[in-house]
Amino acid sequence: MLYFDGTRLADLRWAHNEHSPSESSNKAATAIPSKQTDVAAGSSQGSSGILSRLRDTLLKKASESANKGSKGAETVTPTYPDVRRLISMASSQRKTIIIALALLIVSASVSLAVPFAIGKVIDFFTAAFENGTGDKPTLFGFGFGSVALLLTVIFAIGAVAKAGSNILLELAGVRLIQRMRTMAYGNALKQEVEWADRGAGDVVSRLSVDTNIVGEAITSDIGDGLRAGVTVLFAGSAMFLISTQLTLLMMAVVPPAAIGAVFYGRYLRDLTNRTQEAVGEMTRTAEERLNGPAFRTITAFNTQAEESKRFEGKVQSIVELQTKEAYASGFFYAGTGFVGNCAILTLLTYGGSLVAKGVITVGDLTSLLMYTAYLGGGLANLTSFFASIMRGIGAGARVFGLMDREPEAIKLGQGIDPPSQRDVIKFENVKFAYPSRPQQKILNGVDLSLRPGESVALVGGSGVGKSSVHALMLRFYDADKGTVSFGDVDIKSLKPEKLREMIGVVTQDPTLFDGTLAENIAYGYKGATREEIIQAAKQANCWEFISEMKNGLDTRIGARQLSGGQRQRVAIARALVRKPSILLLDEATSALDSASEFLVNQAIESIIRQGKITVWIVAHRLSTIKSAGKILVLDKGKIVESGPFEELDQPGSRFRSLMAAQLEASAPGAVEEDEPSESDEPVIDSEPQLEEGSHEQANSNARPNSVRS
Ligand SMILES: Nc1ncnc2c1ncn2[C@@H]1O[C@H](COP(=O)(O)OP(=O)(O)OP(=O)(O)O)[C@@H](O)[C@H]1O
Repeated sequence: MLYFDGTRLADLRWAHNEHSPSESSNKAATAIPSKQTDVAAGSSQGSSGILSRLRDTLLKKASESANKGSKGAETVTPTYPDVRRLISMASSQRKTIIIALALLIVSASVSLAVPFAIGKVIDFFTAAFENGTGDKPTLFGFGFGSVALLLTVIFAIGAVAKAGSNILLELAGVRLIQRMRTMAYGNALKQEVEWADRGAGDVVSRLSVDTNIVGEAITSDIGDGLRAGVTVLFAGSAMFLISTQLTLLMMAVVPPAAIGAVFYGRYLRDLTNRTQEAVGEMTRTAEERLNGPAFRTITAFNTQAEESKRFEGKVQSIVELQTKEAYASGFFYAGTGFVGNCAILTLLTYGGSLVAKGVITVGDLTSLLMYTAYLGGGLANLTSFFASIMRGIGAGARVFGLMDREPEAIKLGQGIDPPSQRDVIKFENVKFAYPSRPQQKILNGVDLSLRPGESVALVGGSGVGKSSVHALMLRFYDADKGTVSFGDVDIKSLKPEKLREMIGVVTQDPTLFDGTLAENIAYGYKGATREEIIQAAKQANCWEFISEMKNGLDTRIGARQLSGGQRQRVAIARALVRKPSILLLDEATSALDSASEFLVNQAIESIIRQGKITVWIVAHRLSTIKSAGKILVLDKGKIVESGPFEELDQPGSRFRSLMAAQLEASAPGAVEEDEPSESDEPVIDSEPQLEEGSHEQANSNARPNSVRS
């Protein structure tokens, strides 16, 4: 579709031109107004005043539309340096683009010669008809056969040039898009964790939609713009040359239609933008609901009908907007078409009288009509070109914002290597609040110390900050006050990636990627040998089930094609294969059934017994906690108790109150049958799906961890 100030103009045509001066390039993703430059000939936007006004509005609109759909994400305003950046981006494909543009000028020139040639051919046949004497008329001194042959050769050259320019521009665009995507994705992965927490959804749209828009803007759109410019210049000059009188008459009719087009165009553009937003809403809902865990929640809670209704609501709002758009565009295009046809009629009437007086020939009038169509199409395409370029600048600002973003806090590659692989870990008066919720103090003066090879269990109520302690150790965040040190070196002065290399992490709901079991175990440890992978699998107690599978380690697994216990053990193998100095287990057993828990605990205990790795466990289960040499109790942001199990398991201790139910259940004489079995328990997702806005409620419902022995 052709867009005027962001609005569809496909039907803003007074006459149809077979030799479109501009080609269709509808590649932008859905929900973004795409652009087809199939000629809208003879349209009425021909005024440079309108164009300059449009440019200003569009720069503003480019910023607005660029920031659309970036709910909750960083907003980016396009600036002129972004334009320079666009140009420098395109310069990597300089050669291809220059050749393509040269070919484009050749093909446009050939197309523009068509009306002239047609006019001459008509005059030739008119002369032959009027003559009727058998004298052979000539065209430029040649016989018709020779001229026809020459024209065929010229048209063939035009076709080859057109194919060449289209292919080269398309290729340059594809390469640019690929380059931008790779660079932006690479930089996105280097950002701090907090940034991803805030805006990952927006990043995806920058990588997919915005890169597409930018790639198009600096290749096909530039091509279309150049073609339109050449068309306007050439067709305008040709018209004046053929008949100044008729051309001036034509120019008088254009402005009123152009004004109407501007108003209707704006209305349609607003509708299009609102439709885009509504489509974005619908897509977000579908994406959110159709992912694995959400889909399971919907199925388990039988909410398919409700979900369908919710989706229907989103679809309905799109239908309402599109209905308005259908009416508006219907009347708009019919109106402009009517005005256009009247203008053509005027031109024909006056032009016909000039032909009758012998001022111009029939061929001249035909050429003039065709050039009028070309000129209109060229002007419409120029406005569309400005709109696309402005949209490209807006999208470019968002892509470059992602490509150039420096992590606010923790930067990879900065700092020194850890002086040793095994050393004491210390937290000294550590205070911490999440940057997104600075008023909610999570840690309020944590002091602790872990010797190399020591095993520690961190316990505390739900939401007290246990995982946050691990997050600080991994340098996902930096402490607000106090220091976290490794071997007396503040971890802030270590290279984050080197620190993380020493740490193996297992979370409650580990992420496995689509790939083989071997690839999943070796993830993040380049060059792991088959033996190392098998060794880690054995250590993590998962070798048995892997070896029972038909393809063993080469079995392909999706994100959720293993049981919870199997996933957990594969994750432990993944953490162990890199031979870490520190193993962080974050509630690695809390979602498991007794049999899996037993296997995972066995694996953990054997790692602890070997004493080679510092094992730091965040756990709820007594069985896991007991395996640690030391227990730390976190409460109200501080370590309130610390010591071995026997020392803390005393009447009145915070530890005992936290573990009361589990301690009772495990006490001698506790009735075995009372223990909750897997089948007695209600189904609880390991990763519950919270409705938007329900997080706070979920947090306020936080209570000390429920106990399961
Ligand atoms: N990325 C985050 N941004 C803002 N607040 C967060 C973030 N992650 C956790 N919190 C909040 O920080 C507090 C501590 O969370 P944390 O996950 O460390 O608790 P926890 O002790 O591990 O809880 P649980 O035992 O339930 O897993 C909670 O109130 C939680 O809502």
